[in-house]
Amino acid sequence: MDSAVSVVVPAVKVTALSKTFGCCKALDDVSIDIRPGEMVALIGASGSGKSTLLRHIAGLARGDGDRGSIEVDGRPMQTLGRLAQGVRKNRSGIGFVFQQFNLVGRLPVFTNVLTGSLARMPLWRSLSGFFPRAERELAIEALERVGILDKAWVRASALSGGQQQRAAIARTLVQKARIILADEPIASLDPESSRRVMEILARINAEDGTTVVVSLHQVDFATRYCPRAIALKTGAVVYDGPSAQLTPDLLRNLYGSQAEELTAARSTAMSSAAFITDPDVLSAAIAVH
Ligand SMILES: Nc1ncnc2c1ncn2[C@@H]1O[C@H](COP(=O)(O)OP(=O)(O)OP(=O)(O)O)[C@@H](O)[C@H]1O
Repeated sequence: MDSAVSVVVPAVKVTALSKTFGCCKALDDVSIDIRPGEMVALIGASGSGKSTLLRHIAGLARGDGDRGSIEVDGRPMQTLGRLAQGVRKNRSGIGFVFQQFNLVGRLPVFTNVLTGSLARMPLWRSLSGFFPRAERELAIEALERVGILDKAWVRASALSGGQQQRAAIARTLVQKARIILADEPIASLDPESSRRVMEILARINAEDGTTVVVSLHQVDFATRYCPRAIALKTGAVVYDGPSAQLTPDLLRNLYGSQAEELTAARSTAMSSAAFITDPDVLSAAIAVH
């Protein structure tokens, strides 16, 4: 036996995490380990706990206090319902992609993408609104990678839903996120835009080794782009393994009568946008121009 076997620190380690809202358990004793560089789909019916789990991993919500912990890159995010010291700093390595993009609609795409660097900057610098040349170059590079460099100076609100989502992903590149948590990033996109967004996430995962955890309603996208799937049902993990081995029985158990519909590409195309109004982010971003 090789005594020099190196121990891989999980990118995400969730141990015995539960979350109760009033009378209902949104998360029920969840334990998962995600290795660095994995691309994992989080699947399950509406209300099964996918968003709640992602928000906990990102340090945006606290679990029940009796047991449970979360570590990201080996650093504690929360233990027994308390956020760890330094959670803000740890959060800077986590890029969060939302279903509704969370861009500042009246600002140019470039500025929105540039705000990704705020997470890495000391507070004084972010308030000064000064973005060094290197950060601007990074933003240009990120826009090029997601294929919307030609939209750099267009107002974010003028982009299609798919383009806005690509801008949101570019922002995580500027953030230099080691982990991307994407919460239903394609739920409001048409099939072609969904495919492009998933391909971009898969490319970032493959080329940069970025760990990607993406919650998805569409099982066919999960199996196509994510080698591993974790399935939640009423807050509990009911499957954790290769997405290629998700069986029709399991999918029926997860989604009931919706199962077949969710494995076929959806045809509904709609896009909408919700915008952040955080005054600090806004003023810093506005000051660039
Ligand atoms: N802030 C909250 N207050 C009360 N209950 C909540 C809150 N957030 C989530 N829940 C409940 O927790 C459960 C899990 O919700 P969650 O949004 O995580 O599910 P989901 O799998 O992401 O659903 P969807 O696919 O519809 O987004 C649901 O029963 C939901 O109603």
